[in-house]
Amino acid sequence: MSLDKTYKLVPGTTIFDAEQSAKGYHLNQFCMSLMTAENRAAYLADERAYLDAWPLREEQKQALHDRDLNAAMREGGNIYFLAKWGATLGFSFQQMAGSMTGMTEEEYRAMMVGGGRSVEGNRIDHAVLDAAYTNPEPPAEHATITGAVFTSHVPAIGAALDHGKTEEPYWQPVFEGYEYSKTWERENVPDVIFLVYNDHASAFDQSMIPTFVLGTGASYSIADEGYGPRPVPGIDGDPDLAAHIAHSLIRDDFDLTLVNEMAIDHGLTVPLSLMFGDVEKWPCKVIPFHVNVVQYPVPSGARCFKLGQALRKAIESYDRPLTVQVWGTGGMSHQLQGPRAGLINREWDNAFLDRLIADPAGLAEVPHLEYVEEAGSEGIELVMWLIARGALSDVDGTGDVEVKHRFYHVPASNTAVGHLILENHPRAEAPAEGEN
Ligand SMILES: O=C(O)c1ccc(O)c(O)c1
Repeated sequence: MSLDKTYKLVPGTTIFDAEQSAKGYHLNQFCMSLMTAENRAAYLADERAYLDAWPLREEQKQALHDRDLNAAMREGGNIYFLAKWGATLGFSFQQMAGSMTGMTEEEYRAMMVGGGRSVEGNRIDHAVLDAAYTNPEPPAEHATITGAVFTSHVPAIGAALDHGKTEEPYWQPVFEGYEYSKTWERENVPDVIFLVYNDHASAFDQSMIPTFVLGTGASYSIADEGYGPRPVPGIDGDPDLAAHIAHSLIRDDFDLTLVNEMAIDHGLTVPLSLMFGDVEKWPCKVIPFHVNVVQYPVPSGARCFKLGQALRKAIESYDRPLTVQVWGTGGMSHQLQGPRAGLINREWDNAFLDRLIADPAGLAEVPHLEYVEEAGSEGIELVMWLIARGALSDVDGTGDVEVKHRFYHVPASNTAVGHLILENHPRAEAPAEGEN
């Protein structure tokens, strides 16, 4: 067992982590469906028929049929979700909790009235815990970050691709800037892309403004941003690597929102199209990572840069020999609103690219106000590039980066297009320090 899942040693206890969440996803979502009187009535009228409409495993259906909450928990159920099911059947929380202990309802109630279960005799076996701490097994093999791609993600670029306009004089210079990139990407297809982007009021509306969202799902649909969904393939995620990253980043104090289902907008699909062209299926898995840069307060460049550093530790402690690219998208200078719309600042953008290559730690100290003043209100998207940059191994001196390609062009719609490819060359066997 990996050192950081020592919670599994607590006796008689199931911790609801990303692993359990993935296992119990449909079971828990079924429970959520019981939050309307109409659905509860339908379930009670014919439990089996109702359950059969959900993609549940037979073990999960059996657990519900048997009213066996321990089995339901083993199958990934979480008590707060299962409580909706229990309430539908008329159980109180006390009845539900007691039913898992092997006691009768009366015995359990009496135990609670008597002061509750004692922690004595219910602690971890410390011999096992100590052994786990003294013999942490470093992974024999681990994932490696092979490079970072930085690019603008203008929706009009997607529209130009989708409508066959790439050879038009307006667009040709933009796409020419990605010719080398497509070849490089074809020759360096990773197993997984960790793609940092911002949702543009497509998956998240004003009902929820999460700062950092990690996509932990198996697949993602393409958002309809008002013109119909882009005609590009859906995205396959990597729930296992994403769960590992979630675990590592949250342990490192980055409070993420984990999202299993969301529609993906141009922020993610346009970079994929630019790098892979028109394909039937994306050639690798993609873990989407959304950063709120729409409603202030938005995270600082410094926070994003630190997140990138923690991300490298997370990826390199994953015990499979995967190759991973980290992409930072958005920007460069643009302002889409108000009398200052159309603002472009070539000097600032190019200085940003220079510093991103040679002085990322210094660049990370640039305050928001400078992004907005110099690069326009939507230029703030550039803070996301610092996540990808922080994940490269020169940052802590354990490797080097190599500039493979740099491109800058004005305009694409209202925006300056910037693009950079950095290859990551970690020195042999020097993964970021991590104990995950
Ligand atoms: O320039 C534009 O048209 C444009 C529109 C929407 C965006 O999110 C963007 O980055 C650019």
